[in-house]
This record gives sequence, C-alpha cells and structure tokens, in this order.
Amino acid sequence: MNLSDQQSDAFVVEGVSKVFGGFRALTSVSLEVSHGEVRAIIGPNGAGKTTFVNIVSGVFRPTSGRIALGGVDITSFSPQRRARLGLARTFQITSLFRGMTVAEHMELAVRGADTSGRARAELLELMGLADLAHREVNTLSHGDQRVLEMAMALVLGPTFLLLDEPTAGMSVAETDRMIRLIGDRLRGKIGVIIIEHDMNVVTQTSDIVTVLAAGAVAASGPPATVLSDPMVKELYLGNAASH
Ligand SMILES: Nc1ncnc2c1ncn2[C@@H]1O[C@H](COP(=O)(O)OP(=O)(O)OP(=O)(O)O)[C@@H](O)[C@H]1O
Repeated sequence: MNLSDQQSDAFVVEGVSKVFGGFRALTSVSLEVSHGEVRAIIGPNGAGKTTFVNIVSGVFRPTSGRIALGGVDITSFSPQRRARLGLARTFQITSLFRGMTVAEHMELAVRGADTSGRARAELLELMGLADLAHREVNTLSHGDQRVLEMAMALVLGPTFLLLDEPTAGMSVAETDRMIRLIGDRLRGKIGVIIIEHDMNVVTQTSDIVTVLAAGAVAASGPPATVLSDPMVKELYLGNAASH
C-alpha cells in the first residue's frame, strides 16, 4: 500500500510501528478504512489496541510508518489539528463535567466554531438526548453519558470517528442502544473505527474486523469470517503459542 495511491477519502495507516524503550508494542500495522465503513479493532489484552488508538488520535507519534486522512499525511499532526481535519474521538474513561448540563456540554464541544444552536439541538434529537438537554450530566445514566460524549464528538461533523470501547460498563439495554446508534446513525455516513471487547457489538456493527495480536495484524475481514477463524478463537483462549 502506498500513501500516494490511496482513495482520497479513506483513513490509511501504513506500516506503523511503535517501540517503547526496548519493547515493540506495534509492528508494521497497516489498514485502510473507507468513508462510511465501520471497522472494529479487536485483540486480547496487551495486543496494542490502546497504543494504536493513541497513535491514530495523535497522542503518540509512531516510531515508523505513516497515517493519512483524506489524502493528507497527518502523522506529525497534533490531536487538535487532526480534529480540525475531520478526525473525532471518544475516550474509554468518561470526560464530562459534573454540574454542567447536556446543552452546555454541546456548546463546549463546538470550541467556538461557527455552528448553529439548531444544529446542536437536532443532533441531540438524533441521539435521543433532546429531553435531557437541560439536565446536569451527573444526573444522567451511564448510557446517556456515553451517548452524550458521542454527540459531542459528532458536533463538528467529522468524516471519521474513533470510538474507544463505547459500550464499556453498559447494561445490555444500553449496549443495544449504542449498537443501533452506530448502525443506524453512523454506518454509511462517516467512517468509524471502534475498539471493542464485546463480540456481540463487533458482529452487529462492523463491516470489517481487524484483529491485533502481539502488536501486529493477525487477521482482517468480515466479522462472520474472522470471528469463526480457529486462529482468532485461540488467540482469545490464550493458547495460540502452542500451535
Ligand atoms: N508507555 C509504555 N511503555 C512501555 N510499554 C508500554 C507502554 N504502553 C504500552 N506498553 C506495552 O505495550 C503492549 C501493548 O499495550 P496496549 O495497552 O496498547 O494493549 P491493549 O491491547 O490496549 O491492552 P488492553 O486490552 O489490556 O488495554 C503491552 O505489553 C504494554 O505493556
């Protein structure tokens, strides 16, 4: 894969490696996510998922390799500059402010950009949060808080959204709602990269699953194929080394 050959609206990771001290956390990871695609990244503990998220979002620089968004090489861009180019993200740990309302969080999320209050209200409506606009966030359920974080990430109209374990800590009903939001509201409209442990979520939301193991891509393909692959099952059972 060559950055100059890529589809211009795709998100491209090309030969990315990351070394911490003497430890190689990622080894030549390459993937390409199309606009409108939902891509799940899975892998057992320690596979390199968090390192991957931090590199994609601009928290870490890769030791080698490149990242491009919409034909622009963003490898050296800060998280803020990536966001301005259309790459939004949510975090594993919730990052809301107690005492502030849902609507105030949406204002905070636009960071002074020229967006209308009406557009923000429509987004809240779309995400099922309209009735909660004037509630303080600490009075919301965990599920509503996570959906608000997603709405905040969407407020500037990103072309790609990175979701870091969006269903972590959710009840079954909350998880089902998140699956519907990703499937109905995001899929086909923007590119989504979802880091997820729940295979039910992966199966129901993603077009393609990429499996990371020991810092490298071990498999990639449609969820039904990848999740039934004996090698992938063994990775999760922790006995891949015996084969
Ligand atoms: N800052 C760091 N310094 C040294 N080693 C690190 C650092 N960050 C991560 N690692 C190592 O890199 C490997 C991959 O870690 P990473 O957190 O990316 O995996 P993960 O797939 O997110 O795991 P989990 O699902 O358990 O969160 C691990 O062996 C980890 O110990």
